[in-house]
Amino acid sequence: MALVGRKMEKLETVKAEIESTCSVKISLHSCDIREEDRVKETIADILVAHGKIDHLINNAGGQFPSPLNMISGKGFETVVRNNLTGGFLVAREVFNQHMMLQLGKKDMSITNIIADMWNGMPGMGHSGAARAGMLNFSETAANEWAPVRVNAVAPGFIASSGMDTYPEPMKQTIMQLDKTIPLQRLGLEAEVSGALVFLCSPAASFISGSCIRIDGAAPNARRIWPVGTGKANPAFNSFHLGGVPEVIQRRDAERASKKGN
Ligand SMILES: CCCCCCC/C=C/C(=O)SCCNC(=O)CCNC(=O)[C@H](O)C(C)(C)COP(=O)(O)OP(=O)(O)OC[C@H]1O[C@@H](n2cnc3c(N)ncnc32)[C@H](O)[C@@H]1OP(=O)(O)O
Ligand SMILES: NC(=O)C1=CN([C@@H]2O[C@H](COP(=O)(O)OP(=O)(O)OC[C@H]3O[C@@H](n4cnc5c(N)ncnc54)[C@H](OP(=O)(O)O)[C@@H]3O)[C@@H](O)[C@H]2O)C=CC1
Repeated sequence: MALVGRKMEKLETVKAEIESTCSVKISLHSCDIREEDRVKETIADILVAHGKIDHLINNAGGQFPSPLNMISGKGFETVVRNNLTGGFLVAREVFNQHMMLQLGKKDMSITNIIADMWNGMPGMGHSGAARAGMLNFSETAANEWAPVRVNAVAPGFIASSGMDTYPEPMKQTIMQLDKTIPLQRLGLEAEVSGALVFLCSPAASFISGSCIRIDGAAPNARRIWPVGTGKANPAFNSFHLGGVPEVIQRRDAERASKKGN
């Protein structure tokens, strides 16, 4: 397993967590996916360390919240590079440096993480545009790079540590998000990982060019119908080392205190 991100200390933490659970060879690589030369070197380093890349999860991404009219050209470009160009560069290098030479010999896949950007992504329009682009890139690559399977996974609102990176006004919105979702709760990181493991497995060997939504039916909510019944289904919480984001702990504490009053 090769873990890639900009900050080595984050990667060290994840490595230690994985090693506390199972025995697997793990290499760590500091790389900003927006830097083309660094991406080329990183993929080459991974191939030296492991000799192959059977499955790529293109997960790196993120954005800053802003209404469209306040985003500068540089800011828009930064987010597009983080969520579209960077993922393309990584996928292209994995394909060119390894997968292209192994076509037909084994099952290989690329999965691109996008987002719930259907019908637009208000407050994060730069990211919505980039994620929509990533979906279209995945569809093209599924054709051009077959039999490598190329798919997208579109998480909706997932209770991840990433949520704690947002400023206070956005946190206020995050604390109300569960009410806008038919399943009446946020998703868990393990529920995204479940789909990723499936897509990397032989059970998904005829799935390519697809997008799996993991969003509790959020985009299906309609103004003419109440959202959900007030009841949530049980979550698949298989990450025993996973934590609850601070913003969600705060939400639950505030609700408990309101109930108590
Ligand atoms: C409605 C509720 C929705 C809830 C959220 C649910 C959906 C999504 C969830 C997630 O995605 S979770 C993941 C969360 N984590 C992140 O998003 C963090 C990732 N962010 C970053 O890595 C960085 O902020 C960045 C977006 C990649 C930018 O980093 P970088 O260091 O390359 O850029 P800077 O040099 O700081 O800035 C470049 C340029 O970009 C503009 N800009 C950057 N930050 C802001 C900001 N906060 N506000 C406005 N503009 C910003 C700006 O133009 C910068 O240029 P300069 O002005 O600094 O010259
Ligand atoms: N949580 C949610 O509700 C949703 C999340 N998503 C997307 O799912 C993915 C995972 O999200 P989540 O775990 O919540 O977010 P996090 O912010 O916790 O994780 C994002 C990861 O991407 C890495 N990363 C970001 N930019 C770069 C870059 N330029 N180069 C290399 N690595 C980078 C970060 O590491 P480092 O900082 O060390 O580089 C970090 O490990 C992201 O793409 C996110 O936007 C989509 C929809 C909803």
